[in-house]
Amino acid sequence: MHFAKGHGTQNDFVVLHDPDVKIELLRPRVAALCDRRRGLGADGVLRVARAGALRDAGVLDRLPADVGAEDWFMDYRNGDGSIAEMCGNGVRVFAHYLRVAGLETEDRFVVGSRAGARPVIVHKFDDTTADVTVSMGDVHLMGASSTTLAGRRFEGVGIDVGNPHLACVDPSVDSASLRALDLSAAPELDSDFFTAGANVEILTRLQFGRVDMRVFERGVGETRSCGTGTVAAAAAALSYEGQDSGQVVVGVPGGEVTVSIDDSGATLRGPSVLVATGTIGDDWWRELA
Ligand SMILES: N[C@@H](CCC[C@H](N)C(=O)O)C(=O)O
Repeated sequence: MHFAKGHGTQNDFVVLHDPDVKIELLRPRVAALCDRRRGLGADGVLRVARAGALRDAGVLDRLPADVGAEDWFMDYRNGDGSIAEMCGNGVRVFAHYLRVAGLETEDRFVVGSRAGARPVIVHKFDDTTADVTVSMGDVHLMGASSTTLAGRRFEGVGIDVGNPHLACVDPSVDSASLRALDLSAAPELDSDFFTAGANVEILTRLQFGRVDMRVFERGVGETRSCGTGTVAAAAAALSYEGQDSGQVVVGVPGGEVTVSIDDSGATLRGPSVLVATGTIGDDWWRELA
């Protein structure tokens, strides 16, 4: 089985091109593949197929209303094998992979996700790097909630960007104290508010159009970046300042991205890096079932 490995601001993925949807992405297999000692190591897996093929194979019950059968579809799995609706960094890597593999010849096309269509613009790319903008759709602020993380309570706002987030702007946190937080243990969340769990972002207050953010991802743990999380962080940072639109550079441990939010929704612009290609052993994969 052929794979590619890539990352978007060091949020890393194994990419599996599976046009006929023959690969059984069983939870233990995905978890082993993403394990950094037992497997290749990654925060998640991106299966590349057409939306209609995934529906016909029963991976999707139905297509989101704005996704056509011929659209590409990012079948995203978290590192623990769970399915998530969307992955903002993953879409950039997915689009880059399609262009490098010659599967897509246009610079503007649609990537479907369980959260709906995510149109992309590939501004430039080569075999290794790309610069990609993703239309991230609507950003829904769901109201106040809080978490206990790193032994502290953080107040935040629930944000739905296709997947759930709790984005916590803490004016007492600066870049240095953010770096010092211990994010090794999972955050405690209000399970009545977040019935399906959530990704948690801790961020500095907006200053000169920039915030710094760290994230604990649902189904993964701390990652060096989370694209949907950067959109949630930008929305929370703007809202904290009484604004509902603007452009925010979001710094994460793995680099930085630019988020723009206005009445028509959010866009996320950032890099993609394709690191390697190779073959996964058939016997190893089969025995993980
Ligand atoms: N890293 C992703 C988000 C992946 C899904 C998330 N862990 C969830 O369960 O919602 C991103 O770049 O957006």
